[in-house]
Amino acid sequence: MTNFRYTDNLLYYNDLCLFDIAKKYSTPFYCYFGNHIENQFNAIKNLFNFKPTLIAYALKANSNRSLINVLSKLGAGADTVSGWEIRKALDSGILSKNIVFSGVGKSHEEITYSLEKNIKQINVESISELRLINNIAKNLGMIAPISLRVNPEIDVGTHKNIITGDENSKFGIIFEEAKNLLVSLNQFSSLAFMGFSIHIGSQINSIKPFKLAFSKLLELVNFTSKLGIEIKTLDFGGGIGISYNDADTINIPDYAKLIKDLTHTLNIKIILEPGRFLIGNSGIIIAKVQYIKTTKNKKFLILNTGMNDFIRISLYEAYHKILPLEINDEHQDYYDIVGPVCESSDFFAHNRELNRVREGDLVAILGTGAYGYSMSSNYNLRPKLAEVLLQNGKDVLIRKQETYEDYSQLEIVDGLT
Ligand SMILES: Cc1ncc(COP(=O)(O)O)c(C=O)c1O
Ligand SMILES: N[C@@H](CCCC[NH3+])C(=O)O
Repeated sequence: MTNFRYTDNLLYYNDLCLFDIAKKYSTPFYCYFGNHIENQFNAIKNLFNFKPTLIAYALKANSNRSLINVLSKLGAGADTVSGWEIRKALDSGILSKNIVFSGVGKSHEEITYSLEKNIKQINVESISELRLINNIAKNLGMIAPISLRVNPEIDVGTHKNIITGDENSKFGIIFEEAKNLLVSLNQFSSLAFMGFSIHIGSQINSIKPFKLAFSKLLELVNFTSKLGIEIKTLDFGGGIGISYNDADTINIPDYAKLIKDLTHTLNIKIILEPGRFLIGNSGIIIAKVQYIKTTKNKKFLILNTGMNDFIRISLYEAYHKILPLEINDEHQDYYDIVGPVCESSDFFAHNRELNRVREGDLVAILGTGAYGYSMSSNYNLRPKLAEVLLQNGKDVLIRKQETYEDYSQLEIVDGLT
């Protein structure tokens, strides 16, 4: 966030003039900062030097292959939630031994695929899933490495739509059930128990819920040790919040220390599954002010990007900074910043104070690197956006904008004749 500044009225990201970059591509487009992704990764890596640690990037945050490549080159693994994500991770240079597979609805095919690819572990989310994995592994003549994803049933304190570790959550196995499973683990002859995983939610801005959840997890670890069952991995999930608005968020050294203190007596490998932390503030959308429309109560900036390109604001009432790429007017004004999609929830900000802009001006929507492109859609038949990567002072197109032909080609028009 702090990397943005104005010089001579033009918006810069470090030394890169975004106005110059924008002139090279047609708007709207996603623009990512590769060096920021690297810095975020290294910030975690350097703090987790006290134990072997796998940083498994949560692919769902953004699965562009060039971005995954940035991380795989640094040794990142992947946290995946579908067979296709496993495939994408492998295609992007992530080693199968560094891939974990989470998710509540893994299919027979996906489990088979993950076993055939020899991934590190499947994070199991229910007893039915555990049975299915055992059966599939038996038929394949394999031993499936599994971790139990447990739900600590705590108050997580993030937006209600992105909580995954409270008592109403569909994710994970509650502790009582996990304990029962551990007692009867030897009935699953084709499973190798690796340990536990936990992921309590996303965009968590306080260390407190992590403290609570991880301490509870340690109780389960002690219970397991007393049964004489060895624990090889503890997967602490993702969820580290980032600052979208310059407010304080989690201090990463504190987060690392929490895990260090809790695990110092254990002989385990740590797994982390950050998504947003690595990539959220590494991306922006550059868009054009298509129209300015004044009504009785409001002044609307109608952008040429909408909720189909970036849905976080409509979905979670999320706050994202919006900055003009060029300041033409020192005066401020208040705008409702909206998109062209036919939904009233298609907005980026209400009553946002901004330097006065004109039709045709360009703006940057910040903090859109995570859960941006990966959650976009073709609603209103709008094509998905192009993506550009800026790294080491260069810019490169890493995905073309979709065309009408791209999304029409799968339709079968003569199906009923
Ligand atoms: C199992 C799992 N791991 C990791 C993540 C990544 O979360 P975040 O982007 O908040 O780090 C998610 C998403 O919430 C998830 O469901
Ligand atoms: N998609 C959400 C986070 C959920 C992550 C997946 N469990 C967001 O944009 O904040």
